[in-house]
Amino acid sequence: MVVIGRDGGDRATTRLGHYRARDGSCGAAVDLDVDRPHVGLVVGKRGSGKTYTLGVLAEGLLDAEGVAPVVADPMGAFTPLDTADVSATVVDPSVRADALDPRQWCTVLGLDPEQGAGALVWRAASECATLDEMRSWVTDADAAASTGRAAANHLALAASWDVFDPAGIETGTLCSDGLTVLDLSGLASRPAGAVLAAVATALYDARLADRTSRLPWLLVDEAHAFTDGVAQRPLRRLVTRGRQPGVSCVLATQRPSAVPSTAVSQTDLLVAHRLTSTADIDALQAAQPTYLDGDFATRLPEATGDALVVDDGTEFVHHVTVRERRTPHGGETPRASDLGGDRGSKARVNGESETREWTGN
Ligand SMILES: Nc1ncnc2c1ncn2[C@@H]1O[C@H](COP(=O)(O)OP(=O)(O)OP(=O)(O)O)[C@@H](O)[C@H]1O
Repeated sequence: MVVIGRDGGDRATTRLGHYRARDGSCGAAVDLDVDRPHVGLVVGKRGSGKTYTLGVLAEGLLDAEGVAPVVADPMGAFTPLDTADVSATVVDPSVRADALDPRQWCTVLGLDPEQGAGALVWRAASECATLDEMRSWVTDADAAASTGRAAANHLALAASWDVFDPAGIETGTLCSDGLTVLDLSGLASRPAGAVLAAVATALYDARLADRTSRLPWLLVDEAHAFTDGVAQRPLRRLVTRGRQPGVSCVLATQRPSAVPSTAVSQTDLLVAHRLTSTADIDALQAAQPTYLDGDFATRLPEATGDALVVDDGTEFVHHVTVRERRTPHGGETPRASDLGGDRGSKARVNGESETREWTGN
């Protein structure tokens, strides 16, 4: 058995899959190190198996000791875990208003902190712990009426997102031994970014302040959705400095060219599924060390679930078929044919193709 992510030792690992031989047959088992913190990047075009691979990793972390796995799930692909026979909790995400710092409040509301409404929101966020308090503070502030109105309108918008709550998700919940799934699927990009920013910060701070002995793993699906909003800085801090206090971060994206090159270059585990866009292949190649040579594009896999895994720790490249999941995968793209039996559907009868017309009866 080969362990990706470390050079020797017999500490905690999880099964990633098997080597893929040139003829497509299954080779030796391949495990991933889950003992030490890592920065991972899972890339691939649509339907190539990224979310599935993230699910395989989440299953492995559920079995590992001493870790606290959290998944940011913008597509609801992990919500079926709620009813699976595993220790996973799907949470409707809510965070405390003071989990965002004043700068993040201005970013998430699209305000310039140096001027007018932005400066007022900055001060409100510095003074208050809850969104209600911020709104009252702005109402009572000694500011020009138009500035006060603009700030109040922006905070009313934030309140309408319904993600800020004084009883927001606790660090203790995030750092439990079970899998915490943040179901971001009903949220627009700004509130989803606010939740992810708060969670990424909470995990980092919890380790820095010794508030948890577990090592958190933050898995972010559809990570390109978060690379230019309020979550950008907290995620960048995790990928650049998270390993030191013991926080792992794994980003999955179909658009590696949209992920900042610092994130790609900090990756110590790159899992590359099928990719066809030249921009995406170039982005990976530009940020990866020399052992990712000019053949990179030709070495990428073709089949769903197959991956080229680049291990920066050992400087090895592995051709892997990711194992099948034990828990349900919710990332399947719906097909019109799933609506079998509905109007206009075609059925094959005695070898003939018959169109059932919708008659309204
Ligand atoms: N390792 C695997 N073993 C078996 N089936 C797999 C594997 N990986 C992916 N699949 C199948 O391929 C489908 C697509 O995978 P997945 O949802 O992970 O794609 P994706 O790359 O995340 O797509 P998108 O970008 O649209 O989110 C899955 O629903 C599953 O049926």
